[in-house]
Amino acid sequence: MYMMVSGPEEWVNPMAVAGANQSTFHLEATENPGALIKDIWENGMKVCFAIKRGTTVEYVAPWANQIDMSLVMAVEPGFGGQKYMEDMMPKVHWLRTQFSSLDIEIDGAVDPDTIHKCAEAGANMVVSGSAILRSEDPRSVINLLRNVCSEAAQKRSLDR
Ligand SMILES: O=C(CO)[C@@H](O)[C@H](O)COP(=O)(O)O
Repeated sequence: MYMMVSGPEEWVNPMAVAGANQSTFHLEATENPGALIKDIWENGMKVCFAIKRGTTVEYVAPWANQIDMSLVMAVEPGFGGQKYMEDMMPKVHWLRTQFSSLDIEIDGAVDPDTIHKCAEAGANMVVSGSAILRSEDPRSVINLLRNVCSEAAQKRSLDR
């Protein structure tokens, strides 16, 4: 569950009770990331920290070895159909070079035209809304996005 909320602490247990197996919260929204991580773990869920455009990616570093995934927003949180922010890709690349086994997700304007940039930067997971929902062949879009990410991940593992 990706929760774009302030005060994420109050949502951890309700998400677990509702059946979520992973909690994604914005790092900017908590005063105590360490306590939030512990609470999510104690509720039996994986942990993902999301960062917005204005947050430096180094802010994730102290927690990166304690979380399961980091989400780099390629749009401002809020709604679909926004313009892709290519200048967020260096954040993804930095995370991939520093934390090779971390799941790194990109959310925002991911489509057949932007997926290669996302994958080359180091993302192994993506969120896509408009590109799929507006397509006459959603399955082919999903397969393309998945295949591009998988091929990039395989190339990275061969290059190590
Ligand atoms: O809603 C958000 C941003 O907060 C994301 O889920 C994406 O914006 C999905 O929509 P597209 O950008 O792929 O249209």
